[in-house]
Amino acid sequence: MDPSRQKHFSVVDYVIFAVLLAASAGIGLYYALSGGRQRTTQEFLLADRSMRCLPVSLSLIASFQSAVAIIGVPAEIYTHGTQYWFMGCAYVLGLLIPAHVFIPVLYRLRLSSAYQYLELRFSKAVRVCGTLTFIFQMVVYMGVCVYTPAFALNAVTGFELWGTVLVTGLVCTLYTTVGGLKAVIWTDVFQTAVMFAGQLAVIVVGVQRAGGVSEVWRKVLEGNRISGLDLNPDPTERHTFWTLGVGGVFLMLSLYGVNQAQVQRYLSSRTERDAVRSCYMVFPSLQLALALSCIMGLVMFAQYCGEDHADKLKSSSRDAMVIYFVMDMLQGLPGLPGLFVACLFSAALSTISSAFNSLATVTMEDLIKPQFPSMSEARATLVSKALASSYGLLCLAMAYLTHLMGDSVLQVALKIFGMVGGPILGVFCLGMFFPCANSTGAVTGLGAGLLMAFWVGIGSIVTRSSKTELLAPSCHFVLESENTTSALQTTFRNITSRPSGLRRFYSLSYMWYSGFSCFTVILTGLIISFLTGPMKEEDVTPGTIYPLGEKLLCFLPECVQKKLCCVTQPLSEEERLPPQHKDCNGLSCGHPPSSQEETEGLSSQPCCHNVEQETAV
Ligand SMILES: O=C(O)CCCC[C@@H]1SC[C@@H]2NC(=O)N[C@@H]21
Ligand code: NA
Repeated sequence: MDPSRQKHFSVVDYVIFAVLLAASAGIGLYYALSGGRQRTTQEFLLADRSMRCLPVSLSLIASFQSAVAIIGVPAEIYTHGTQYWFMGCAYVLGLLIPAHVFIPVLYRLRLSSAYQYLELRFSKAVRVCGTLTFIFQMVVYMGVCVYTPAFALNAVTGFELWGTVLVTGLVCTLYTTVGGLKAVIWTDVFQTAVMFAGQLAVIVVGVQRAGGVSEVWRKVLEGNRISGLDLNPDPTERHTFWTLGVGGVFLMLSLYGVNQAQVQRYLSSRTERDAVRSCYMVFPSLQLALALSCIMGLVMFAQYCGEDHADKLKSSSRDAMVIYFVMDMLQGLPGLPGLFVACLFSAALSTISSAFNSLATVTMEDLIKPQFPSMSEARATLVSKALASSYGLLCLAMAYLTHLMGDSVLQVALKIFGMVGGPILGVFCLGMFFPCANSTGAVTGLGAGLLMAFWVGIGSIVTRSSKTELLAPSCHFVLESENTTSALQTTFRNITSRPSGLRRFYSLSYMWYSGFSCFTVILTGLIISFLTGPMKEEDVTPGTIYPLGEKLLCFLPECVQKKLCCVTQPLSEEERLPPQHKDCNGLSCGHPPSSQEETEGLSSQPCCHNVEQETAV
């Protein structure tokens, strides 16, 4: 962008941005100097299991609502229309299943890391593989989250790119390292509020500038940006109701069901009921966040595609265009550009801090403590802090890698979740729903899932065969860089010549990566388990099975259920207690379950002797 056009910030904008960073650092320092002063891993990694559902629910949203969504979703709506909004349909099952399947199992096992479950259910090898896969996923994702706001701002406002990345990374590393999970959760609460405020400000000013709601609605209809319900069953169609509403459920389960960052928040809740309730509370806020970013895309469309503003954009990146739009709208309103920049960095910081903290947790709990069981509490906490800061530096390096990735940041992030989060989800489903699955099957399944996911993911990047619908005729961009034009031409060619065989496989919508890789893990895992001798039910650790059979077959008469080994005889008193499993990894297993938890106790027997599963909300 030539300097004359660059949008400049007024002093008050910089002040607002600085206040955001200072407030975040301040919250971190507060929790470093208060409470237990972060002296135990129980406090540093799990906030003493004392959190209530409001902060937990806001932190659950903030963890996976980064600048990628703030910038990427409006760019998506602007370019392709409102089809992406159907992702909201995936939030229903995407949050109900975690609330009633994953949380009850994981919470009652009193874990400190989600991957401890894999050792309890399978073996240490499965746990290590799951942990390493998670680390890979979050490190790459963190890179995208750090890079996105800095790159977008630099492209439009000349904001110093790497200086911003450095400052953001350091502030985030600081408060995460000194303040632990309590600081991360409370900064998430503050940052989520800033996120919503920033997006709302842009929408209010944008609608007013675009001539009011009716004017915006007219232009958006004229530019056919309101997508209807696309029920096309073709799995290579990038965004349809099926890819978003159904494929999106697997994406949500991989994030809100089994991702360590979210599981850690469930485990930090005071009671299981609080954890379930916080999962429910995520739903309205997530819908609001989705609506705000979609509406922002529509307002941006009304503002540019109606008039000839489009030719002013000299950038081929749709993501940078969102920042251009915001700076254009908020220009001349001192403080608002600063508010939006604060919103962008709040989104980034809240996600990166969650990633740091969860990475430090799993590295400590799943990789280090099992090797050094006699490590003292003080030393373990120190190592956890060192890990949080070293992951901070690694994330800056990953930001540079994102620089090379190209593509729209939203697509990059969703592909990462699909390719890596999907297989992890598959291993947990294999463990929870199939008592016969053994650890050989789990490891092989995970490998097969990752292999298939990377095959299709990399294949789609290499052959660029993933179809991308083009702009509606009413909106012609002057795309400067010739490589974009040639990409458009090749895409036109692809659309005309329908891909077949392997090319069709590569053009699978990236929204199916989660579901596809998850099923690959389960199928492979079951086949290998049967080939290598399925696990006997009595060998399965109590409390690690979710009696899917009973739940799905509960409509059958009791006698049939008995035949299908899903009898529901009441458990004796000692069976009702959640199992005090062997390896707490030195981490005290927390306070003994409260009487309330005992009443909710998940049966400690596998499917056949199960009793009330209902987690009363
Ligand atoms: O915002 C990001 O950092 C990643 C993109 C969104 C990730 C998924 S999409 C479904 C769910 N809704 C969100 O706001 N985030 C997650
Ligand atoms: Na965030």
